Amino acid sequence: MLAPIFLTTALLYIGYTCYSLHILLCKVRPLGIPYFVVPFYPSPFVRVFIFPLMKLLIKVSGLTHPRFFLMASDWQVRQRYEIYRLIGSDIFFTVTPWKIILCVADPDMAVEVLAGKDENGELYPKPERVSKVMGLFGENVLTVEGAVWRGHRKIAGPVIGKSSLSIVWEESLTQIKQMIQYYDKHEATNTSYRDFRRATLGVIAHAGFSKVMEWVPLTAAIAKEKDSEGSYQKYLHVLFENFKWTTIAPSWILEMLPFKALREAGGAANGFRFFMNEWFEEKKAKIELDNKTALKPFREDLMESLVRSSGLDKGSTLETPLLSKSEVIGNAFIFILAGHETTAHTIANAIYFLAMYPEYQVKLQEEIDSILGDSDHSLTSYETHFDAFSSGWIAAIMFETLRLIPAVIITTRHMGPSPRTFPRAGGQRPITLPPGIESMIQIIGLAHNPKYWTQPGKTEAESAISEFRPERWLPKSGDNIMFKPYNGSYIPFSIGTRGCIGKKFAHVEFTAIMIGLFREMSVEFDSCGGRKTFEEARLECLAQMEKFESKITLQPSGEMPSIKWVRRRR
Ligand code: HEM
Repeated sequence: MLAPIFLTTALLYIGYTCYSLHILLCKVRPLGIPYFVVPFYPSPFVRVFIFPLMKLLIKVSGLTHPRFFLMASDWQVRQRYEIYRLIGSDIFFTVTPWKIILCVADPDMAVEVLAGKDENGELYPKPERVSKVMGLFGENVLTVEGAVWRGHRKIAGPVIGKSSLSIVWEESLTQIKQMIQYYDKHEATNTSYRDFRRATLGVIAHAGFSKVMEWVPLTAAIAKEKDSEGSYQKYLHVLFENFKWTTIAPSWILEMLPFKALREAGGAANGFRFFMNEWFEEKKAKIELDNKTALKPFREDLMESLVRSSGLDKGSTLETPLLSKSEVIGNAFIFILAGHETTAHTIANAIYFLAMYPEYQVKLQEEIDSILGDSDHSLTSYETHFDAFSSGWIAAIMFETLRLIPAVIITTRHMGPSPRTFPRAGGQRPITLPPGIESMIQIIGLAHNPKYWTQPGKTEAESAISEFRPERWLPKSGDNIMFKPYNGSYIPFSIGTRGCIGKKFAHVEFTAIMIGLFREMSVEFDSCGGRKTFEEARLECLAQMEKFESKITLQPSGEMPSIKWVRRRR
């Protein structure tokens, strides 16, 4: 009895899917743009269950046609610009039975999609699936749109963009000092990604939430908290390591399932929510005390700004609350997440590049020494020193690291209910896109597009687009203006008013951390007691970088070669 019902339902579903695909293909074909039919839409479920399976299948069967690798996650990392070169176009469609997705490595089009306006005069919104995943603890600046988004941005912008930068600098140096004390006693490490996550977590915790966290290795931090009711560090770690599970079901369901990883992810999400509630109440009590005593805070941090905007504190003069409590917690989460993983992984990537290319490490150390002279780097400040480092080797190393391995490899926008016309670079005819499609801007593909990265007077090969060459960013002799790539071809922080709110925060943090590390130390590959040559370690490192995966941000999927921190001889 059940079998015929099942069969009929399956046939109806397949029929509907084929019909839907046919309709979408009819929209795409007349546009004359290359397209690939892909059977899956990258929903959270497909990303978690289907893509890894496809990846394995493609690897085992050795399939090489683009149609196949477009079915696996993170094809952008492996392909960079190659697929565009293959099809001879900087844009192409992937047509799924549910949606048409336009992959864009054309800078003019990228700019228009990210910074242009739709028929209502608003920025193009992010697709719903992005909001669902990132709104785990409540709506926030990353998930909302239109006037609501402008409101969130107005609240967080000033505290993240300007008033926290001195603390970012100081706390970065403090974290690195503590980290060096640890590295001094340890031979080799392959925990850099975790170690820098701990350091940048300390920075955002202090700058955004006025919480001071001493740097200790993550394992020690977690072990220390084992017997108490748990620390937010432990919850954060488990949550971020298992984040994908939280995208497929609410945490209370995950906690009931018979799989350890899922239960842990659910538990960590609940534990983190508990801490955020506690931080909310703590800050509310502080504001209420300040309201009573009419004390002006020495510095309003992000959490204070968010809680004040909720108007939930007694004595608040807000007529209409700007945020709900859930939005306060949603924003606290997104700033902790976006505010530490991205920068930590960029720093760790840069460290590996510097281990692979020691000649740039020397340049960077010479720059630090020449700017600081004999003065103690721990006495520097954002106000006195950031500008001096913002157009030299440290900046060039950050830009080049983000070009080769952007923390965020794509960003997607929904194109709305009416057809829209978009420009294309290189004098190509503009294209009118049908309603309802998604544009997936290929941050990593754009940063490898040879039309914009081949240097004047050099061939594409000489420009070494896939290689780490930070000097391409340095100012020409005589000025201190860094190289400005073609607009839209380099967008690791996205662009326009919806670009990264923490761009300056990250730049300041990266700079202070590099100064703290390389003023005193040098990094090198661990030779494993003479068993591994430099060349072997370098090739291992490059091979691992080819296999990076987007978990929340782009990061290693396997083990990176060990590195050693050694005291500089000066
Ligand atoms: C190297 C470091 C960083 C990189 C590469 C980076 C990259 C990005 C990118 C590409 C976006 C746009 C996402 C999209 O449109 O889909 C973004 C947005 C955002 N970033 Fe960053 N980010 C970094 C550091 C930070 C830091 C330090 C913070 C906070 C302190 C931060 C907070 C945010 C927030 C809240 C948004 C959402 C903004 C909005 O939608 O209005 N990011 N970031």
